[in-house]
Amino acid sequence: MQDLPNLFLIGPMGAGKSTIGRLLAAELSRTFYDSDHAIQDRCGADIPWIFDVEGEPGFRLREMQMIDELTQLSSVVVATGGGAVLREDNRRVLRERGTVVYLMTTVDQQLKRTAKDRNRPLLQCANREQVLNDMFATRDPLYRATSDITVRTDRRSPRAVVNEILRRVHRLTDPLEHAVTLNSKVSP
Ligand SMILES: Nc1ncnc2c1ncn2[C@@H]1O[C@H](COP(=O)(O)OP(=O)(O)O)[C@@H](O)[C@H]1O
Ligand SMILES: O=C(O)C1=C[C@@H](OP(=O)(O)O)[C@@H](O)[C@H](O)C1
Ligand SMILES: [Mg+2]
Repeated sequence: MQDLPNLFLIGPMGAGKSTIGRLLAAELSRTFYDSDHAIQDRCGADIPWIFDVEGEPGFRLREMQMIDELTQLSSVVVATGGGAVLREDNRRVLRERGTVVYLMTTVDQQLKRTAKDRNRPLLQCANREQVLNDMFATRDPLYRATSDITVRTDRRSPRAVVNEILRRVHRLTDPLEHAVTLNSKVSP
């Protein structure tokens, strides 16, 4: 079986990128990076502080630099932040440097999964549902244009999502092997 390429997770807030990325990397014995955590570590400050002090443009600049760095590594799993696809530079390096997995979920699930969270500055408002719907309208076409595969994460445990990603990525990267496996199952 050939080596898998870098795996990059994209998708909206609460889709499970950070949770699933960690599990996926452990399953593959790979190093895991979460771009938000890496930004926080480098900056010595958390995401809300960066948004407060530098605004969203300041955060996006740091995010672009971090995604450029992380995507240059080899054999890694990287979870991005939900807004990473807003910049063409990010979309390009993600597409060119690995296999991109779009983790998708419903706005209902996003609301539940982020309800108690105080670390997502863009959701610290009264109209969270409207904000998430607007983001979906803007970002879903970008997630689709950037990704190689799409995997739904609602009504599935993180473990089941990891298995589905691995199945789909193997099929994508090694269609011949997949065909042989299938054939061997049906041959006498
Ligand atoms: N498949 C899933 N089913 C149920 N809850 C999940 C699932 N994936 C993630 N979660 C939960 O949703 C919340 C947000 O997940 P997170 O990984 O931080 O999402 P993201 O990084 O995409 O914003 C966490 O509390 C996590 O435990
Ligand atoms: O969607 C966004 O614009 C953001 C998503 C967050 O990451 P998660 O998608 O991991 O929550 C984080 O990067 C920041 O709060 C902005
Ligand atoms: Mg995350």
